[in-house]
Amino acid sequence: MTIEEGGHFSKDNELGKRSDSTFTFSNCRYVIKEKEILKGLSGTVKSGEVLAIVGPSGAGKTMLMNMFSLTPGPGKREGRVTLNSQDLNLKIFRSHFSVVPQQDNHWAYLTPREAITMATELQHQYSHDEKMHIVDSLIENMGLSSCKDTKVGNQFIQGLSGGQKRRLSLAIALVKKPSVILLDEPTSGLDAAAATSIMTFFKDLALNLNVIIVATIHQPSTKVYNGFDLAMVLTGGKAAYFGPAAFLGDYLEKIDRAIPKNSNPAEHVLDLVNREFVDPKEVDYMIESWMAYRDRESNNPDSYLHSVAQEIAKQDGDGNPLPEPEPAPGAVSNILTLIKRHAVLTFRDPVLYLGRAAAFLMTCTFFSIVYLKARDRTQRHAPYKVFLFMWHIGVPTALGVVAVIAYNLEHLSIKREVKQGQYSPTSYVIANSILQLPMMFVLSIMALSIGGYCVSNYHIDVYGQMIVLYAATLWSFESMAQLFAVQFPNPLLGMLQYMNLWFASFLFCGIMVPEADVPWPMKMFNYILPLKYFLKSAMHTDLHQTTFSGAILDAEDPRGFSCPRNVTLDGAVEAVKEKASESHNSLACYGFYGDQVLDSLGVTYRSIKSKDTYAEDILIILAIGIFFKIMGTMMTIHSCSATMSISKPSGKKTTK
Ligand SMILES: Nc1ncnc2c1ncn2[C@@H]1O[C@H](COP(=O)(O)OP(=O)(O)OP(=O)(O)O)[C@@H](O)[C@H]1O
Repeated sequence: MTIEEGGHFSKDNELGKRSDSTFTFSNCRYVIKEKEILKGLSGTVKSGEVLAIVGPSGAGKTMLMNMFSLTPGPGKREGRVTLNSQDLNLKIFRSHFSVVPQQDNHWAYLTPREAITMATELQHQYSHDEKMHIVDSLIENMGLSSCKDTKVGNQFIQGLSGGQKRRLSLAIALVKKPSVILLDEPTSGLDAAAATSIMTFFKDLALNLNVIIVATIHQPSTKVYNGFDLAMVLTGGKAAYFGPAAFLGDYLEKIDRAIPKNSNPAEHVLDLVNREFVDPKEVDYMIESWMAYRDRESNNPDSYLHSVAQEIAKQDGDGNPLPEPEPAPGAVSNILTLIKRHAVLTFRDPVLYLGRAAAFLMTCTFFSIVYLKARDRTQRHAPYKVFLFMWHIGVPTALGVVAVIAYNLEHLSIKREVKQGQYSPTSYVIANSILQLPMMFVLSIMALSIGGYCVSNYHIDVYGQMIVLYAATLWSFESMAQLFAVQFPNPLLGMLQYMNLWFASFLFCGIMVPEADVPWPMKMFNYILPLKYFLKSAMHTDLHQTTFSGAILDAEDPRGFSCPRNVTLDGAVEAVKEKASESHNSLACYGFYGDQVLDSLGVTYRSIKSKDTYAEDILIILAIGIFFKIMGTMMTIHSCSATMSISKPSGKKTTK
């Protein structure tokens, strides 16, 4: 993987310098089930500086980063993390911090220009010209000019290179004008040249925008290491060094562990603190030497560690006021921007709607062809109508399972954007709901128009009514999919949950087993799941006001109709041959009017009736959808706002 040349961050950028800030952390501890993961870490970084947290695998780099980004996790966190002496909380985080995660989780079907423009629209009230000015400046300074109109891409579609994606993440993080940028393994997945180039770029950026950069780095090369101002070496959750990166060599010399000639300082120190490769006593020596050195130098007014101790002491003071965040657009403006963005994605990304629309068209047409005979409204084929409707609603709602995975991935991006303070989760839920409703109609039209109305000869006079009923049912299942997409971080669990509920809905739709014969508490599923209400109303809507051949009105028959022998069950008037195979069919006499057929079918399938319950059924289907929507919304809001606070040190002994 390579990154584009020329991504040098210009001094004359249009992005504006941040006012001076100081990020300080002290006595940071993280305990999971009695296991101390971080053992009293402290340090401080000022505007314009880059701090690199280095350490072997399992040293605690990610845990420390999670603490700085208030990422929820197991266990308990303790210590002080402050920006200008103000304790870090979600409000301060959203206003002044940006995180660039290890995985570049972009909207794959947007171009960098679109992604940056929309991020700007979501966070600033700029005029069109101001906005374009900032967007152009970010594109230019991030070295994204050559790919600004290329779709970002993902594992399925070819798009930006790894380095370009990383720069785009950073460009989006900068839109907010943060004071602190947290970078999780920014060089992972990049080759040596790309890693060096991007770290030089971060250094320029920190200086020219006067921002604080804190990055975790697994194994920096010499060139990458030389780009850091400060370094913290971690091992087993303890510090083995914190201070100017350039001073590490001198320090190691002072403790008799001088860097061999032509060696990489980071590699050398990482070898010394890796318990897997050196004698644990050597690692203990490194930690103890550092503790002794730090305690001694903290009292030396000429030492850098003295200034660190002073900054830590200032955590209890007033500190510089934090810069006022720029005025953000209102909720309506954000909703409109989100609708615009998701409308674009809807038409470009096949996973959520387009793919399903095509699948619905094909599967419904397939079942219509299989049940081709059901297009004739005859006695013999009347029961086929029931099964055709079951397939026409059952298969598309089952395919709704793909929505679980699509919404799950979308939720990851939404969560990140909400946490970055781009917009509120409520704005997203509203925008998503507004866009979802028309899409349910589009899906319904795609599902029923060809298969149902062209092939299966559904009753065209009530096309509109049927589409509304179908769209309401799809929406109800869509709401279920959204709930299960956010309920479990793992999309497979959400998909399993969705399929369970879909099967329950199919089983308890009143066709497979009569409602009256289902024992409690399972009978409950007959009432709370939507397929029964759909089938009841769909059958009534399609059959009501139609007639069926093969039967005549007969005042003498208690049912009001009969099927004379000289009329075949297929409707043709001819003599019926008295053959054994047809004696069964001679029993199939459902009615002349659609309503009579409905009542006859209702003898076997109890929920089918000639009574019109359309309005009631739609309301129940919508109520079920609203229930799942509310649950999903609450879960989305909760999951987007979830943080893990840091409690003040308990005063218990901390290991340094
Ligand atoms: N849920 C957990 N319960 C107990 N220990 C955990 C849990 N999660 C992580 N740890 C431990 O915390 C320690 C620090 O993990 P962390 O992921 O921060 O390491 P790291 O320095 O980021 O490693 P790497 O560079 O490999 O990502 C590890 O020893 C890990 O096993």
